[in-house]
Amino acid sequence: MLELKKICKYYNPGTINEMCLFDQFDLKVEQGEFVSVVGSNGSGKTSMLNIICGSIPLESGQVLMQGRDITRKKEYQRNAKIGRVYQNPAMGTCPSMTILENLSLADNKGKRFGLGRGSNKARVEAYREELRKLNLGLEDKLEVKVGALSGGQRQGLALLMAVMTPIDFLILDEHTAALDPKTADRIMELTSEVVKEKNLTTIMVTHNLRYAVEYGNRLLMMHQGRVILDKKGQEKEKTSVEEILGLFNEISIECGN
Ligand SMILES: Nc1ncnc2c1ncn2[C@@H]1O[C@H](COP(=O)(O)OP(=O)(O)OP(=O)(O)O)[C@@H](O)[C@H]1O
Repeated sequence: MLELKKICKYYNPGTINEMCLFDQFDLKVEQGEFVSVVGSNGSGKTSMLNIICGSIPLESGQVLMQGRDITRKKEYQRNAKIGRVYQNPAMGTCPSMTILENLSLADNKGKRFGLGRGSNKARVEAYREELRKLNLGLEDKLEVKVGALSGGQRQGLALLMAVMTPIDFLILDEHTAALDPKTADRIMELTSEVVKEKNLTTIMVTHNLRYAVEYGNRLLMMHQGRVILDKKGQEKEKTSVEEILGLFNEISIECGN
C-alpha cells in the first residue's frame, strides 16, 4: 500500500513567487489498484508522482510505502521498488547505449555493479523473449542503439525496463502522450498486460480520458492540488468520458476560462 499523509508542498518558498500546491494532501492507494489520474494543467499530477518517487522535496507530511515511512529516503533508494515511465521517450532509457546494454542495466538495478556484470547467454535469450512479447520488432535489434528507435519502440522498451526487476509500484507519467494514436493504443495495451501479469500497483497520469476510463480500477481527478473525484470498482466502471469532460467544463467555468 502507498500512502501520502498530510502532504504540504510549496514551490519557490520564501520568495514573491511562493505557491502552495498541496496543503494537507492525503491519498491512499491499495495493493493491486490501477489508478488513472486526470486533471487540468497545473493541477499537481506530476508533482504528486514526484513526491511519491522522492524527486522533489516536501515542506511537511509523510510518504508511506507498505506501511514504512520513506519520506526521508532518496529517489535512487525508492527506485529499487518503483518503476517509472515518463512522457518523453528519451527518459528512462539511455539513447547512446544499445538495447542489450539498456536491458542489462535495468536487470541489474539496485545491484552494486550494474554494467560490470554484463549479460550471459541465458539472460540475452530471456531479453529477446521479453522483447518478442512487445511485438514492436525489437527482438532482432539487441545491438542497435536506443537513440535510433522510434518513440513507440522506446516507450515499449522503457516499460519493459521499468518492470524488469520486482517492483511494488509502477508510475506512468503521461507515458503515451508523445506517441501517435495507434502506437499509443499499442503501448496502453502492453501496459495493461504487464500490470495484470505482474499484478502491479499502478498510478497512471494521463490526459487521454478514454484511457483513464477504459483502463484501471480507480479514477482520480485532480484540480488545484486537490482530488475532486475518486471513483473505484463498479462506480469507476460506470464512469463515462462525457461525465469527466463535463467535470472539466465545470472546473474551467469556475476558473473563468
Ligand atoms: N519546479 C517548479 N517550480 C515552480 N513551480 C512549479 C514547479 N513544478 C511545478 N510547478 C507548479 O506547480 C503546479 C503543478 O504543476 P504539475 O506539473 O505538478 O501539474 P500537472 O497537473 O502535472 O500539469 P500538466 O498536466 O500540465 O503536466 C503548476 O502551477 C506548476 O507551475
